[in-house]
Amino acid sequence: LENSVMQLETLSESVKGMQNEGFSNSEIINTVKLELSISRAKSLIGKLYNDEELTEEEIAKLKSGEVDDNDEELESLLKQFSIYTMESYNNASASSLIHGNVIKADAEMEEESNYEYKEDISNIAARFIGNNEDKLPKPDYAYFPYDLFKLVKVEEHIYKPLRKYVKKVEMKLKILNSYLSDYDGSSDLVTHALGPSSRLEQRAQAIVSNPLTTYRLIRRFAIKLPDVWAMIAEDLEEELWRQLSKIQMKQEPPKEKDWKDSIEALFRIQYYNGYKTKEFANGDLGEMKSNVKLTAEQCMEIGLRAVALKQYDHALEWLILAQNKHLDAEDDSEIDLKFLQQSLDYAIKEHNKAWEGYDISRSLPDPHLYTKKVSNSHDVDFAKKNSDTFKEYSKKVRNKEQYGYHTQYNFINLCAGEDLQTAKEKSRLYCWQERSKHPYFYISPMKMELLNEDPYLVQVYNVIGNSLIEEVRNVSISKLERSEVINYDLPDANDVSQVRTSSQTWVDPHELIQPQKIINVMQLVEKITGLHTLKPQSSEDLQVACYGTSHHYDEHLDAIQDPRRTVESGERMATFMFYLSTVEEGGKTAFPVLGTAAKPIQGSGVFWYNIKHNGEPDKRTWHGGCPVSHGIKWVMNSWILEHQNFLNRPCGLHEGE
Ligand SMILES: O=C(O)CCC(=O)C(=O)O
Ligand SMILES: [Fe+2]
Repeated sequence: LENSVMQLETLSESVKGMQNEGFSNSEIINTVKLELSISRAKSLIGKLYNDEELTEEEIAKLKSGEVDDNDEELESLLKQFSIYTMESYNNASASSLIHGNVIKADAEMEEESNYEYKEDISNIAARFIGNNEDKLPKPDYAYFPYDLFKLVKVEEHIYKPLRKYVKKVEMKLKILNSYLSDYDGSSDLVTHALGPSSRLEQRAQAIVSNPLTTYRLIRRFAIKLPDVWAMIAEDLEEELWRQLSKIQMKQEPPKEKDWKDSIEALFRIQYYNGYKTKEFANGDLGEMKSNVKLTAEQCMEIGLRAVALKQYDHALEWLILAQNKHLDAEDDSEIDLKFLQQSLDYAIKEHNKAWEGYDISRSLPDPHLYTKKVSNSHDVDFAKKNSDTFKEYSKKVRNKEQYGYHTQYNFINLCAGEDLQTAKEKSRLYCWQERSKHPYFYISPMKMELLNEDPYLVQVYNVIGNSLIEEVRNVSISKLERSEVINYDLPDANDVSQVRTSSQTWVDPHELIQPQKIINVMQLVEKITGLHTLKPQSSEDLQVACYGTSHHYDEHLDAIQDPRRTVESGERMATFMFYLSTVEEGGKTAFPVLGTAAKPIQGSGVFWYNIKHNGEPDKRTWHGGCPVSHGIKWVMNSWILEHQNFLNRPCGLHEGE
């Protein structure tokens, strides 16, 4: 027995060796058969039976013929290896397939496994296109960046077998072509010599009379065709399906709607950040050069989507870009040029129609129209967009006492990186190390930056540490829900809306492993602001929000302004908003009336009062979150409430203050 085990181990060693070389199971099995030869494998089993030290029971079995030294037994031995090697089956090198002998299929085994996988094919496919019967959770890809993480992981497993399959198909083609082109080559010569209308008999005569064509004829049968037969017999698709069937899809895959949303996300980012189409499509996200380039085909697809959405500036620019990219030698994507031209003509016509029909008495000019009619791509290159004029407008109209529609221009311009504060306003801003507000700060001063003097707006750095941030984010991820905005008509019903596309949740410190840490941070906030946050009813639960790319929060006031909701604890007197991540591009918190924006820097927080000294909402604190261009933005809001804090903030000297 020991001897047999040793030999089995040797066998298993060589199987492992082949596995490491990247051979597939069927290749390994066939090689084992060929190289060790069936008779040697049989003798292994034979030895097992003939060994003197076999137990009585085994001998009895042997005698009764229950275990027979036949091919079936050998098969099962080999199959054990196939189970053994199944797990780490990967990357069979295509060149190994050239040795036609190795891949000669074992008819019996193929049949058996064919049966298994064919049963599942429709199921497997359905799983990847989201039509299968087991109901998988349906994620909202447009709103939950962490659902996209799962897609990235699944795709990793889809890509590998497909890439391997393609390699093998290419190898298959190579072998088929190698045979076919040799045939074509010699038959061309014969046709050339005999003329195109020669009969088969004549051609045969010609081929056989020439030693070179004879050599080639024989060679094709002896050397080339065996490889061809082996290639045809090997069912590459079966192997592919088997690999794919192992992939677990834990959520429904994206559908057409998600794809459309992902294009709209591009438009939103582009619009808010003022990104030029050409640079954007070559990977530039503001200062961040991501190097991700879109193809002509993709630009065309995006342009067509813009036509459907009547965003004519985007439509024209993306379609023209598709045309230009198509001329680029590097771009080998497939596009229908005629259809592209027709779409462009159509978009120009529709733009001009919309331009003519636009009601200019409306307060906001359509940002997706040009200031003039356009007739070709040259015009588009030089035309000014309505949205370009927002910039000038924004600088002219900024008036601190007003809020309303014009703040939309300011908001967009602030998101796009404009600085709208006047030189006078800026001259009064500074950074400092806060040492005086509490004795604690003598030891550890706070880094502060004044963003606006009146109303007071300040950013505090290093107020919350990385390990706590990580814990808060981890606890929140699984609880995130689409953010809602307050519905003022129905005080108990909030709405999911396009105003706020982030997702959010509420965090109770006791959900954390170290609740004390967050209490310490809130004590720090109390010291900085001089307001209570930890006493009952002195602040709301902490609200955590997460923004994926393109997600934003339109301008709003944090003040609730609804006596039915504020009767008990008062208005949201102040906001302390922590940034739980640094955002590489976009995602600023913009204050359009103040003309400034705070940049999300992990660990910092922004503080302002939402109400005036007299208790009325301070509409100058109108603010919103700009769409994220690159990164994932996390914030945590602490809304500090009025009734527990009114003694901490003195009244003003004037009525409206
Ligand atoms: O995300 C931002 O920058 C602003 C968030 C905000 O204003 C809010 O949650 O009330
Ligand atoms: Fe807010």
